[in-house]
Amino acid sequence: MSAAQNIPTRNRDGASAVTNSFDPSTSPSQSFISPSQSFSHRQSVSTKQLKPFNTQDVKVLLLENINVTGQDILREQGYQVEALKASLPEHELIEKIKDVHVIGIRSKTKLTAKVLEHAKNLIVIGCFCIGTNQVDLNYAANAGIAVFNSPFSNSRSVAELVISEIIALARQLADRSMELHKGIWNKVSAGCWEVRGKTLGIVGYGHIGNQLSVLAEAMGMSVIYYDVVNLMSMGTAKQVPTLKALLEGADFVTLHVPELPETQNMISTEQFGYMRKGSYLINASRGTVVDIPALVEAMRSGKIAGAAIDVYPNEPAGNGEYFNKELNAWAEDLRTLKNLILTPHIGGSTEEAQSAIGVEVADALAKYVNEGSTVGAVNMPEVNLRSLTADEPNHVRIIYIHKNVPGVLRRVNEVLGEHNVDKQMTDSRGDVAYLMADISNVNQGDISNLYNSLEDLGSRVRTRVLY
Ligand SMILES: NC(=O)c1ccc[n+]([C@@H]2O[C@H](COP(=O)([O-])OP(=O)(O)OC[C@H]3O[C@@H](n4cnc5c(N)ncnc54)[C@H](O)[C@@H]3O)[C@@H](O)[C@H]2O)c1
Ligand SMILES: O=C(O)[C@H](O)COP(=O)(O)O
Repeated sequence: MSAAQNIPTRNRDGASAVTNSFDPSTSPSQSFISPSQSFSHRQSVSTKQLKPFNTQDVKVLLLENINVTGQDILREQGYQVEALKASLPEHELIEKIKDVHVIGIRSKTKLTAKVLEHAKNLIVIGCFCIGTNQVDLNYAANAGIAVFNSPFSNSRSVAELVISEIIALARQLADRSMELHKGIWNKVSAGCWEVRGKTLGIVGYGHIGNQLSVLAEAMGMSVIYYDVVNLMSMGTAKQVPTLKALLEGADFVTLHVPELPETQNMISTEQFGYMRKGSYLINASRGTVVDIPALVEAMRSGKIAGAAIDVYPNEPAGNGEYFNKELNAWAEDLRTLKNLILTPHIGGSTEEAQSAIGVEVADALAKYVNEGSTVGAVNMPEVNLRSLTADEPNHVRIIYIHKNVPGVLRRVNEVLGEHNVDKQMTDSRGDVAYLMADISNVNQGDISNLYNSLEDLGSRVRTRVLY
C-alpha cells in the first residue's frame, strides 16, 4: 500500500515543529548561515503543520553517514529514522527501499530505475551532496518522486581543497612528507615552484569554479576557464573558447564539471597531448571525467608533473581497505607514481559543509513531506503556496502529480469544484506536471472521496492529500 493510500484514514496529531540544532558558531572563522537554516527559523508557530498521516509512520532511510544535523531535523519531525554509515549493495538497497517513504543518500548510492522500481512507498529522495548523477531523475519524476540536493553548501570546501593541492603539487609536498614518514631526508628544489604568476585553467566555471577563481587570483595566479555556457568572469579571469585552448594555456588544470555523457573521459590521451609539458591535473569532479590509464601514461612520460585525484569511477560503499585493483583495475599503477595526491572523495567533507548540507536537505525533505513544496527540487517544477494557518481547520491541501497532457486541469478542477478552491498553483517540467491546491470547507469524510476521485483520473502519477 502506498503512503498516499494511508492518508484518509490516519489522524493528524503528533506533529512537532522543525527546529535546527546546528550552531553556526562551531565554524572557527565564519558565521555562514545557509538559506535553509534561516528558512527553518521562519516556520511560524501559527503555521498549520500539514500531515499526510501520523508523523511516526513516516519511514526515513539515511545512508552514507549523513550529518547529525540532518538526522536531528528529521527525528524532530517524529519520523522513524534509520541512519547507516555506509551505502548498501544493490540487492540490500532494493529490499530496504520497498518500505520507506523518504531516502537520504550521498554520492555513492545509485538510485537507478531498477532500484526505484521497488520503491513503491517512496515519495522523496534527498541527495545530501551537490551531485545528482547517481539518481535516475527522469524515472523518479515519472514515478512522482521528488529529488532534492544541496547545490552549493560544499562548494567552498572543494575550492579550498583544490587550492591546497595546487600548492602541494607545485612543491611536491605529498612525496616529501611520505619520504620523511619513512625516515628519508630529501631536501630538493628541482621541479618545485611558486604558484604566483602561473596560470590556472578551470574546466566548468560553476559554483566551485567561481570560488576557485577568486582564491587563485588572490594568490597571484592568472585564471582562464572553459565552460559550455558563456559566463561572467570573476576578477580578471578570462573565458577561453575551447577545451583545447584551456589545456594549451594552463600550468594547472582543474576539473569541475558534472558527470554527463559529454564529460565521460573528457580528459584522455588526446587532451593530455594538448597540455603543457610539466603541467598538473586536478580532478575533484567525478571519476568518469578522467581516463585514468591515459593519466598514468602521461605521468610516466613526464608530460604531467603531478596530479591530485579525489574521485574514482568505482568507489567503496564505506570506509576500509578497499583501494585495490578489485575495485579499479589501475589502482596499483597509481600507487607507483610520484607527485600524485590521492584522496578518498573528501572534497565536500568538512564540518561546515556537512552541517549545512544536513540542515538544507533535511528541511527540504520535511517541507516536501509535510507541505508538498517542491522549491529546490531538481526533477520537478517548483511549486509552492503560502502555508495554511492554524485558524484554517477545514482546509485541505491537494498535491496532484500528473502526466503533462492536455485537459488534466479541467478534470482536476471538476473534482475540486465541489469545494472552495482558495488558491492553486501548477507548473510542468518535461513530461510531468505538479499541481498544488488549497481547498476549504472540507469535512473529514470528504477527504477519501477527493483522494479516490483524483486517483481515478487517467493522468494521475501520484495524489497526496495533506490536512
Ligand atoms: N569531490 C567532491 O567532493 C565534490 C564536491 C562537490 C561537487 N563535486 C562535483 O563537482 C561538480 C561541479 O560542481 P559545481 O557545484 O561547481 O557545479 P555547477 O553546476 O555549479 O557547475 C558546473 C559547470 O560545469 C559546466 N559544464 C557542464 N558540462 C560541461 C562541459 N561538457 N564542458 C565544460 N563545462 C561544462 C556547467 O555549465 C557549469 O557551469 C558536481 O557536479 C559534482 O559532480 C565533487
Ligand atoms: O556531489 C557532491 O557534493 C560531492 O561529490 C560530495 O559527495 P559526498 O557527499 O558523497 O562526499
